Amino acid sequence: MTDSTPPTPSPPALAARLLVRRGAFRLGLDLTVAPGEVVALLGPNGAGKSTALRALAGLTPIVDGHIHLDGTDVTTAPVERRPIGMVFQDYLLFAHLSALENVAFGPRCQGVRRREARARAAELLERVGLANYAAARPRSLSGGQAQRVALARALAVAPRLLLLDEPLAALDAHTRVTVRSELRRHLAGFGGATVLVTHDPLDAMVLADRVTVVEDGSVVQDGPPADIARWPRTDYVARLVGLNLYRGTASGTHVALAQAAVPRIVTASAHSGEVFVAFPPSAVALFREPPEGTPRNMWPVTVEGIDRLGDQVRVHLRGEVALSADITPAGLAELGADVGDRVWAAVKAAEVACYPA
Ligand SMILES: Nc1ncnc2c1ncn2[C@@H]1O[C@H](COP(=O)(O)OP(=O)(O)OP(=O)(O)O)[C@@H](O)[C@H]1O
Repeated sequence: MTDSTPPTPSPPALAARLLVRRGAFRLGLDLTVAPGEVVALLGPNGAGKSTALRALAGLTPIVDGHIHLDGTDVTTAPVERRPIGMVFQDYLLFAHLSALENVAFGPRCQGVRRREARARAAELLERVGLANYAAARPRSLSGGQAQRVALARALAVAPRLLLLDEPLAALDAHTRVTVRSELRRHLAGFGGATVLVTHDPLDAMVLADRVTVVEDGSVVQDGPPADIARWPRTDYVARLVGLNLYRGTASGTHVALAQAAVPRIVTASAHSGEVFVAFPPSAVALFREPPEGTPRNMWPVTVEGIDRLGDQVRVHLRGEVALSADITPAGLAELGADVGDRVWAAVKAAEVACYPA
């Protein structure tokens, strides 16, 4: 007889409900991370991301909730008894210890014999490409090297949960690119749960399997990076991923906007009910006079600001709708518009994404 019972999904490596108070600030967060999964907590300054990490590590008490790791309740376990590795923003390496001793420190605290702890540390340093720096003191390491020692130190305790607090924030832009892709590779080889905190959307998009957006102590959006980038649900996320975002009520291919006096936005596909509409600044064309021809979304707007953005120019516009347009410097010269001028902004219906709110 064949067993027709569907396979039981593997239990999450991390299942947590965190309720934390810090002064007037309140954090309420549900977090579930599968084995091998990397979740990025993305959010503006003060959103509560670091507070969430500290609560998971046991460094900040939770007033209610639970933390389960591989099915074991560690809610009240002391910091040193949690199977957790942590990389802090500024790494917090022990200045008086060598790179090897820094990495061996955790296993030693867990009672691993000195020789074995050092062997494990040497192996981890080799894995992060620092075999030749075992004897180096932290102050003689570059930012990228220190970051790798910090990662090796976090992995040395064989954690089931890896916590990374802004792991790339201390690095210069050039080093960041290399270290980011190395980190991605190391995280891919880690079998436990990883939670990383960042306010850089690129870190989140590159490093995470799933992005949890936190604003003002709550989750406002959660999903794969591509979905977050394509279908933002808050102004913060829309700005991060560079989309113009509006909320409104759809009826067929027309969406009446909630926050604007503008009659409607026309979309290519039909919808009904509460929706978001979003389009990239590159989809916005600007004209001095209303153009003839194809039916599209068109609004009179005032130029509020002009920024250089790579080889493009981003034009900030305000009017019945607020929006940004990316055009070429030549396009701007042709438009002949400056801050304070009135222009027409046009967006083709086919360029407007529409999705349920
Ligand atoms: N020790 C503290 N006492 C009281 N309030 C605190 C304390 N530490 C942080 N807070 C408050 O908790 C809130 C969340 O801070 P937290 O550092 O977790 O945010 P964050 O999302 O990590 O931001 P950042 O990116 O700036 O680190 C903030 O409003 C902050 O003012």
